[in-house]
Amino acid sequence: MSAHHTDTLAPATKAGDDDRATEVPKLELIGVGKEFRTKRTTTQALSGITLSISDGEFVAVIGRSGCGKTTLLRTLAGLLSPSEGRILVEGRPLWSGSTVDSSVVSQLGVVFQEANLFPWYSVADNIALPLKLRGDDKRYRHQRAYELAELVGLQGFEKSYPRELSGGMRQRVAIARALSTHPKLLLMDEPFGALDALTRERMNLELQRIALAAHATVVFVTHDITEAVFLGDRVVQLSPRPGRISEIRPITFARPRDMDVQTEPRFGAIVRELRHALDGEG
Ligand SMILES: Nc1ncnc2c1ncn2[C@@H]1O[C@H](COP(=O)(O)OP(=O)(O)OP(=O)(O)O)[C@@H](O)[C@H]1O
Repeated sequence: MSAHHTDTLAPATKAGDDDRATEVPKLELIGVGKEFRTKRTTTQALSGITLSISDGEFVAVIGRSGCGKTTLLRTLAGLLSPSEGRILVEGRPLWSGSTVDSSVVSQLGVVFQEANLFPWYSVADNIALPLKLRGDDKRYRHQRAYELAELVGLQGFEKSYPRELSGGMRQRVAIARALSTHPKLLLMDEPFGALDALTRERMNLELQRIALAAHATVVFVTHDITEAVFLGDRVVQLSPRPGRISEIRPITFARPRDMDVQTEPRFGAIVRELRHALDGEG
């Protein structure tokens, strides 16, 4: 997660501005739009999304239901082609027209609301699956799976099967699997949406720890404003129809944050302001 909290919308270009002037953003979106066309209707799900995310930054995306959060994440994940605009991962275009560059996609890690584990694979084999698919040898896969199981707090469960795990533990496996290839970018769509409130809090703490340890750059979609403010270096708010960025809020609480930060008046004020802004968007 970044030490600096820039809310620059465009890439830094001013020479001599500071170090960021020459730093290639980890992820850059330039005028990204997405239109869904069916025989009956056309939905402009996203419009003019411009955002630059730097190395190690944690960006939380919030917005009302239907404002395009999932569409944005799926577009970043290489699953949905944008109708307009450009997406660059470390300066390399993810899409050329409606064709995705699979070598760029292979540098992304994605976690959805459902862990989507293979029930007949052990925890270690689930974690190492992306490595198997790209042909890494068994010894490396084993070593990396055990290393990641430890990182996500699942040491001792490497040989267990998904059915033997709780929902929170399964999500940890999904996070470990997404990190297995050392992705440049971790994309998460409501990863804790199906968990109970206490487990979700614990997972927020864990995710912060994991992201710091892995120096991960993260785009994290959530409905939950408190979760977004707790986790984010910046909170990006989308407004609906079409989904546009309506606000980018830097969150500067020191890291690592613990749950007590949520009792700080400044934390409560930010959550209230963001909630108020979202309510105003009807
Ligand atoms: N495959 C699709 N075909 C047509 N329209 C779609 C498709 N996927 C999404 N949409 C439309 O695009 C808009 C944005 O949907 P999206 O799922 O991205 O919103 P969201 O913010 O993730 O919502 P939620 O918080 O409820 O999950 C909605 O109006 C939705 O109906």
